[in-house]
Amino acid sequence: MPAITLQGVTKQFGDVRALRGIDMTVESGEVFGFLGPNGAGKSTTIDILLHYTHPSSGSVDVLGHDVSEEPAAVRKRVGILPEGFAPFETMTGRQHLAYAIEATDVDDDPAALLERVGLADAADRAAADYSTGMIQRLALAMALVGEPDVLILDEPSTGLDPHGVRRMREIVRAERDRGATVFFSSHILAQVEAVADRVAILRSGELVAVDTIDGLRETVDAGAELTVDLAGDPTEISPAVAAIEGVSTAAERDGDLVVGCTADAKLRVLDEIRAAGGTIRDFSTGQASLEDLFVSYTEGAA
Ligand SMILES: Nc1ncnc2c1ncn2[C@@H]1O[C@H](COP(=O)(O)OP(=O)(O)OP(=O)(O)O)[C@@H](O)[C@H]1O
Repeated sequence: MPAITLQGVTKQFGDVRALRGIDMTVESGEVFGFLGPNGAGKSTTIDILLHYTHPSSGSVDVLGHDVSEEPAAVRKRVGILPEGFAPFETMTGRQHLAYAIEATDVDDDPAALLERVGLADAADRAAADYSTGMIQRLALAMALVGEPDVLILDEPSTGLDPHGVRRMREIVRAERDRGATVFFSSHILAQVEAVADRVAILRSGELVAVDTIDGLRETVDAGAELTVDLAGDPTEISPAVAAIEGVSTAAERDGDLVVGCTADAKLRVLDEIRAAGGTIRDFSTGQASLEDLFVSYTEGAA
């Protein structure tokens, strides 16, 4: 049984068509990354999944329950890390967990959950005084209460330091390994690339891709990333390289010229650099990153 199914979901806010007909299935037990530029409709989709807002049309099913008909049954089995979680003024981290545990009617140990997200030392401090990253860790601990079947994480890496980002990744993997489905939105593409089994890319309220990252690479044929160390200024040569057939991006990065291109365009790029008078000191090739793929799917989005 799929964990999440959206069929023909639209959402209209006045004149704004935030979602224009989303059909999407998230399988049980997968880690699913939900991507899109600002304003693409990610938060609107998540709000609809959680029954915080109604779709204008279409249907949403989570764990076999129609979200609009059985919202309570869905909430019971879903752990949520909302965007912009704000702690209660007067409660400590431990008290937040105790509250979430009671509300979910389970007997989890607050200390163990706080330890899991790296907040053990701050358990008895007022959560309103936590830093942004600590608040995000607390929100994650609350989402994990009761071993939910589905975790919905809206921008989970916001404010996290590199240790927090790594811990988040480990927790997502551990949750998947215990059998949970993880659906998360993110702008941190390296994070998505590291953990997601599949990704969906939303653009202006429409899904433009749903696939594994390797599948996306094949579809856009943006299989290669070429990094060229030039004797001169890379920006002098990048416009000529960008015009080569099969090249999707050509830009300076850390003094090198970095070119996103199809596998068969690599030699043409090197030839063109030499023909344009460039001196190649060294070069290396790698796979297109999720960032390259994201840009090629969403370029020109309003
Ligand atoms: N309550 C609302 N009233 C009017 N328009 C809204 C409302 N909520 C969202 N929108 C519009 O719907 C569109 C999608 O917004 P949404 O917040 O879902 O995007 P997002 O993909 O989550 O963006 P971001 O990455 O910036 O968080 C935007 O054009 C936004 O202005």
